Amino acid sequence: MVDTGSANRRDDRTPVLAVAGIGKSYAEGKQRRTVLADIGFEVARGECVALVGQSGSGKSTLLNLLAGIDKPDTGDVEIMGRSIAAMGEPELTLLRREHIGFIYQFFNLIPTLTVAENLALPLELNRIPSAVRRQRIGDWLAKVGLDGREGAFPDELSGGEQQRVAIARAIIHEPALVLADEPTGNLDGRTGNVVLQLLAHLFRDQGRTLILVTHSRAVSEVADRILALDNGRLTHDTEALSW
Ligand SMILES: Nc1ncnc2c1ncn2[C@@H]1O[C@H](COP(=O)(O)OP(=O)(O)OP(=O)(O)O)[C@@H](O)[C@H]1O
Repeated sequence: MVDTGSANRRDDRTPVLAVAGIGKSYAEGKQRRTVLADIGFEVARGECVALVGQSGSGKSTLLNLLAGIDKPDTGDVEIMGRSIAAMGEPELTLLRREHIGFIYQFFNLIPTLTVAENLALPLELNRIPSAVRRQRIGDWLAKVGLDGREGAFPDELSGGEQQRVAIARAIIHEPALVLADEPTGNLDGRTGNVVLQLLAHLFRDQGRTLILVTHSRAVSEVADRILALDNGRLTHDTEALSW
């Protein structure tokens, strides 16, 4: 029996995310190549953190470890005070479903489902009653400026509109943590900016916790805090104002 109630019993000071001593390497020929070394940081409730670094510095690898999609060779990740190192796949799946939302560069909406059906998915998976579901979907469509588009299919929407649906889908079940991988990377500058402002506004408004991987200076500027990776090591952990 999985203890899903333990996260609710933690107090508000428990970091949403705590990372300690993470290392990851991959086999390369007969040797191993270190991709992440001794990464440690904590993220408090309501923080918006940008994870920046050159191509190949380890950002996506780290994001996958934070989501429990991949396991580190050393160290541990705690989400809401619960260590994921010891979790089996069923427990991890449940933790991800309840407590983590994802926003991807290429939106990843389900093409055969309407906007409303895409938004219903995380609610159904988390067994939110259908009356609450309808209300939430309506509220979130309004929040992302897509009132009246609930019956549209993803390919009937622009890229910016698809990403707005994807943002709503990542937050609609009220997860503790949202992980975003290059959320504006596939949008033109102007559209990217609109999506970015919306993202920043929604997270501030809701006091939710966001970690976003980005190459973009504009994206990192909406963050409260910047974590910089260089060649698999954390080189800066600074408040955004001093970045
Ligand atoms: N499954 C894997 N097997 C072997 N090497 C890998 C694997 N996944 C990632 N790497 C290597 O780890 C390093 C870091 O990759 P990662 O994708 O995390 O970088 P990144 O900072 O996200 O880069 P980008 O900004 O280009 O997406 C790269 O050198 C990559 O080749």
